[in-house]
Amino acid sequence: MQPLKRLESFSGPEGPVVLCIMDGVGIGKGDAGDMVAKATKPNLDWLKENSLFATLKAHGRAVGMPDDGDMGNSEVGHNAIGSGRVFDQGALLVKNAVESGDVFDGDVWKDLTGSLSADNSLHFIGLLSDGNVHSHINILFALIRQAQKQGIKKVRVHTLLDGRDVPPTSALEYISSLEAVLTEINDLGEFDYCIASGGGRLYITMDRYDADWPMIERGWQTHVRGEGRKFATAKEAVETLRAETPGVIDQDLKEFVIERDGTPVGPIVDGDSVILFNFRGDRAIEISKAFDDPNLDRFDRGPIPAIKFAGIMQYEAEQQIPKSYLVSPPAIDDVMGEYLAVSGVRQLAVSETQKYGHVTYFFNGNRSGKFAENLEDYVEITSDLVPYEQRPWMKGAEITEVILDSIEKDKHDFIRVNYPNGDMVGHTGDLLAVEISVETVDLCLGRLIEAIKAKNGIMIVTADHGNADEMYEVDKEGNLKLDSDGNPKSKTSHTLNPVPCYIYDASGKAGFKLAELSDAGISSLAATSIMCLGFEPPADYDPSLVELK
Ligand SMILES: O=C(O)[C@@H](CO)OP(=O)(O)O
Ligand SMILES: [Mn+2]
Ligand SMILES: [Mn+2]
Repeated sequence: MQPLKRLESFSGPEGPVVLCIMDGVGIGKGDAGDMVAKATKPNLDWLKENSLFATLKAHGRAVGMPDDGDMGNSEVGHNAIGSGRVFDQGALLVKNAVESGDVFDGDVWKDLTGSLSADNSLHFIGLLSDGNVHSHINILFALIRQAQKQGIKKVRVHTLLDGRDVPPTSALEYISSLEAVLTEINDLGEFDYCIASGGGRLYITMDRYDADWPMIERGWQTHVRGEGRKFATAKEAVETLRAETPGVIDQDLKEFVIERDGTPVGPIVDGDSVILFNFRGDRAIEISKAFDDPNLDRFDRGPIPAIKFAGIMQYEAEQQIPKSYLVSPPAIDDVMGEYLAVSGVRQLAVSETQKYGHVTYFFNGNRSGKFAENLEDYVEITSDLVPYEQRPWMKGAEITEVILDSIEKDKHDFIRVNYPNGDMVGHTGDLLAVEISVETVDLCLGRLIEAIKAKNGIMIVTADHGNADEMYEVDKEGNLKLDSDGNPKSKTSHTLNPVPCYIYDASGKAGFKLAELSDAGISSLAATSIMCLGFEPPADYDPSLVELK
């Protein structure tokens, strides 16, 4: 890779360029559920008056999702921001591979299904919804139907309940569609297909960034050992757990194990095969390691069954997690961080645990390491392990102080930061907490603006997708959906809304104006950041939002 060329008329600001990603802070409709509009945010208001302002697409095809009905998410969002281009993402690659049948012609599928004895099971573990962020239920159905076609006698499904990419208490809808498929197959007479275990995605199995390994341990005990609270059906489990904890949402439901005649129906045992059908990496890496890494010492796995394990996708290429996979991930190359590293730009990436991998691993095209040890600092502030509606400020102040220190001491030329608040609190569905989360981010931005002013830097403030901007479910006409008591239904998922982009040049010396782009997406943020640093963007990057006057 060649270093970037300098722009002729602008060689970068005196101070640093700071790219602030306000996770989950989109532009809503200003309605009752728009907590971004509702929040008191003097600093974002000030930026609106004093910056170049653009509105960016952050969902659907603009971030490599199958279609424009798909909301954005952090993986595809940070991939697009960091790589400056749009790659077809896991959701689409897996859909295509399954629909074309390519996935079933591959060696891995053949190996996992071909070697099963009649007593052994094919297990599927994954997020049971059509959210299309980590998984899609239709993919699970296609895998199950193919297993049946191949005459596999026993299938066991380990269902992670969502409520985070889909409505908060929708689990039974997905369970009943799955049960319908399983019953249809069992009715043929020679098959034994059933749900074996499950639990909320925020309680078992789907931890990320090493935040909470006990979640993985609980998932392991539930899926592999069949240890956990026993029920006759998944429906009974969900109904009982909900009745015991009024107000609980699906992502937080405790574990359950399905039993028949007093015995768990589907522990994972020697000779079985296991497929993790989530395509997104962050929350699939730890459980993959539990199956795949003989040296893992994060918890005591007990005797490890001799099984074949594969992910539907490879989640981390360099470390080969997992070793076997069904579909190759998008090949995201030549990302901005690498260009800046070869161009001698000193970089800082900072966030707290929950989003640390977003500004490093996702931002660098799903790679965990640095490009240049001597030029890059990656800082992780440890997240609190609490329900975030109880602490909507999260680690905003601590993150901000890392950046202020860098700016003050002139440590870095390019700083990228993710403020998780709008998103992590948005997923709880607690409106007051969400409002406070947005206000927290605004407060932090206020401190950054002062530092940027003092050093004549440039600040780009944007988001990876919406969340806090739409906290009530709306129908296609934009009317609020109401529950049986006539109250608006809370919404915990991301949104289809665009996101803002404020470009604030403290000294005004860059001499930028907005480029005339129609339909720009967040993939334009890489070229924009590169120009703000005084370089020409790579020719194949999506166009910069600014041009020289
Ligand atoms: O929490 C997550 O895993 C997703 C939602 O499924 O959110 P984000 O894409 O913002 O990380
Ligand atoms: Mn996000
Ligand atoms: Mn999110």
